[in-house]
Amino acid sequence: MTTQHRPHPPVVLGPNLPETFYRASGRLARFRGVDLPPRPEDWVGSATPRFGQAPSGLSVLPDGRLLADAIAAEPADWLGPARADAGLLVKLLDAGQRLPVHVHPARPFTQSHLASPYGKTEAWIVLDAAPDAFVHLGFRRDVSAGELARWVQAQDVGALLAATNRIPVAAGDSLLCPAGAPHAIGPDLLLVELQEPTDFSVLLEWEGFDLGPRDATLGLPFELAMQCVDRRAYSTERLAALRGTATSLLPAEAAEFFAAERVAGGQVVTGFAVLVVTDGSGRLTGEWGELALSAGTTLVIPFAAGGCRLSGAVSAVNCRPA
Ligand SMILES: O=P(O)(O)OC[C@H]1O[C@@H](O)[C@@H](O)[C@@H](O)[C@@H]1O
Repeated sequence: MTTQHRPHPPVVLGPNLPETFYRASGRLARFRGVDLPPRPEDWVGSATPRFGQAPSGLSVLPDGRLLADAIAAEPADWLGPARADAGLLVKLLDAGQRLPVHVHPARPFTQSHLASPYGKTEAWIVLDAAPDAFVHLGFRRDVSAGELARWVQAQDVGALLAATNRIPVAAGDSLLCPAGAPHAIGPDLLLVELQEPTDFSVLLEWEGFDLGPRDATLGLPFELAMQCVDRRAYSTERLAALRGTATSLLPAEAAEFFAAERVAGGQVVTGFAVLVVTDGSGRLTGEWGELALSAGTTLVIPFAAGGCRLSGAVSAVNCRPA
């Protein structure tokens, strides 16, 4: 391959802002450094449509093709020889209000009831947050099926929230949200979010949002949908084990689903990945040529781009499938 022949350079992505039901805080536009419609989610390098609403959610490449179609046309060049699909969905999520308490199903449930090999375990890497920002994650105590059903049917959000762990978060924190765990993000924070490549949500809360009970259960009967909720207590130890550490951005439990690492000038990234530049500016260089990077830039890197070297005073989060 010569530097004139550029078959598979990384692709810089524009914002991909599907409509959704909650407010943005403005942090996404500030991070991107551009004026944006006031939407809270940017689906980055997405080959995953919104549930029941394709093509919404799917990333469009600068040449007008859907990333999903480009991957389908040249899977080995995009994904490498060992992968059949992208295996990952990355979002920038800018919560301007607290999201409703909801749950994403785990693989055994999606395989049995939603015809999908993937569930939706996800991870949150906090880029920016108000001083008092928080998330809710997991129940504080074991909750019975009857109790949960009563809270959801009565939309007793006070009881639901009171039964969950409220966790303060700050920029630099990262946290795994296992499929099954009831959770609510925000308000007033900006995340890089890694997820299994689906859009399956079971809503435990809808009141006050432009949503209703029909949006809550993925088209499944209520009792069945509630079975995807992990009603067991998330202890202090369990929550601590879901946090990133000084040496690893995500905890060990994430490895089955996806990987994320902080990278900086001087490091080389290889393989299919979604790169979110978080700080500074610099360059990305490979056999295909060179690209300028600055905070807020997002890219999808095909496997066939080969080793890509970051240079300059730049930091990024490199997101990869498992
Ligand atoms: O970050 P999570 O927990 O997936 O919450 C945000 C998600 O909310 C869900 O109910 C859906 O609308 C998804 O499309 C959205 O991305």
